[in-house]
Amino acid sequence: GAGALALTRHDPEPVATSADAGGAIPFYGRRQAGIVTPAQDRLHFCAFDVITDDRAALVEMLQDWTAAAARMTAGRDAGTFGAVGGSPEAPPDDTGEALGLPASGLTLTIGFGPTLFRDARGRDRFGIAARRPAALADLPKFPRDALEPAISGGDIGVQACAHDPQVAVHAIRNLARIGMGKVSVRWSQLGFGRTSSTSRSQATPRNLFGFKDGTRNLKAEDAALLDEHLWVQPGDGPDWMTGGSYLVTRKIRMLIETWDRSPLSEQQTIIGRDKGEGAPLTGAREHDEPDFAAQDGAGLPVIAADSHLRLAHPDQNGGARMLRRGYNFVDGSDGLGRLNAGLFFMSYQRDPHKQFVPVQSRLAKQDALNEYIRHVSSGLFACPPGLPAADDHWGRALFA
Ligand SMILES: C=CC1=C(C)c2cc3[nH]c(cc4nc(cc5[nH]c(cc1n2)c(C)c5CCC(=O)O)C(CCC(=O)O)=C4C)c(C)c3C=C
Ligand SMILES: [Fe+2]
Repeated sequence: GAGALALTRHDPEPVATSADAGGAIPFYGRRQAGIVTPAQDRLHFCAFDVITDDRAALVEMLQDWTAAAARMTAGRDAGTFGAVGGSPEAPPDDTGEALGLPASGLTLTIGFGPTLFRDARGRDRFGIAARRPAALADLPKFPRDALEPAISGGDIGVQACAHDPQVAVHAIRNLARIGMGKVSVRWSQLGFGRTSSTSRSQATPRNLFGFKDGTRNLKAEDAALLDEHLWVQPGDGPDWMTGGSYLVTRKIRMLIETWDRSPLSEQQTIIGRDKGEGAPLTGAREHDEPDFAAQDGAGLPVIAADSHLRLAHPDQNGGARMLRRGYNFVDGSDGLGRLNAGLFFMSYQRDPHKQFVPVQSRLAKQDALNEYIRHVSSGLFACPPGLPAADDHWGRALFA
């Protein structure tokens, strides 16, 4: 709560960093933490289905979640009695596996999926269908999509990021426990190794193909670009989303063994950057601007027409940009001797239909990388602005 009181609408963007990997990131503020917060090392993302039709019960659960989230992000137990301080006759109000662990930079970011507003059977269960933003319209089906319904969609999404996986898992587990009878876990995903930098204070990490990823990401320090591309602006849609952002999740299986058998030069041609430095193939340093007009001796473009870099670049997509915040995943192996591994892609943007959709449409049709990847899950969530004060709660403006 102390952080809440310190942050007002006049505060600058919360480029909150924990002093060390154990530190706490303020839960309350103008924006939800976990979007421009420098990406932590670990992820547990969970999509919930709401299993009650009772609006008041759902709102009450969101209040309970908010209180627990504020406590856990401060490094405290989920409930007031804690894992071991309550009655021995009652289940503890915290599950205990984070006892003794610091806050670990935990952030909890909530988003509401299209099906919360109108379910698959067309029902407006909670009387909020008219409050659904146009930007939350379902994503189109893209060529090559191999989406599995059981691990796609969801009424509510919660992104837990932390520097300690036990802390992120503990947070989701306790929200699921608190929500019992009102929500059920639809699907969840663990991630390790961030694949993006969201702040200039961070070095660019690498994805499982071994390439630097996140070089040309939106960064927390670029306030004007964030207003243009990340944060929902007044007049964009319903007021309850002003100051928020839309999250797209895509679980992308990467065909690691096939990639590992392809020559270095081919890998670099596919991405459009060199593997060591991460420089565009027309440059020498990571942050050099790519020169898409440059040709080699044979008159061919140095950055290939079907390279990921060229196709995803804002110049090819009407200036569209997004804040990528994905994680590597390895879900063991697939029984056929291959790693079940890839990228849990997450992007935040002001309007997914003007940003993610055009970029992914182009990539799905032409990207040379497609031979090595499969999109197996998809999610879309409207993430409201932050809670400015401790008497506010998740969903209050939506359900007002
Ligand atoms: C629809 C959006 C995107 C998907 C899906 C996606 C998948 C994906 N990307 C990589 C690896 C890299 N991507 C890089 C850059 C990059 N990718 C996207 C969008 C999607 N990627 C954008 C918008 C950009 C930035 C383009 C630009 O502004 O220049 C890079 C290069 C480094 C970087 O700039 O971040 C790599 C490497 C994989 C492996 C993947 C699917 C598994
Ligand atoms: Fe990419």
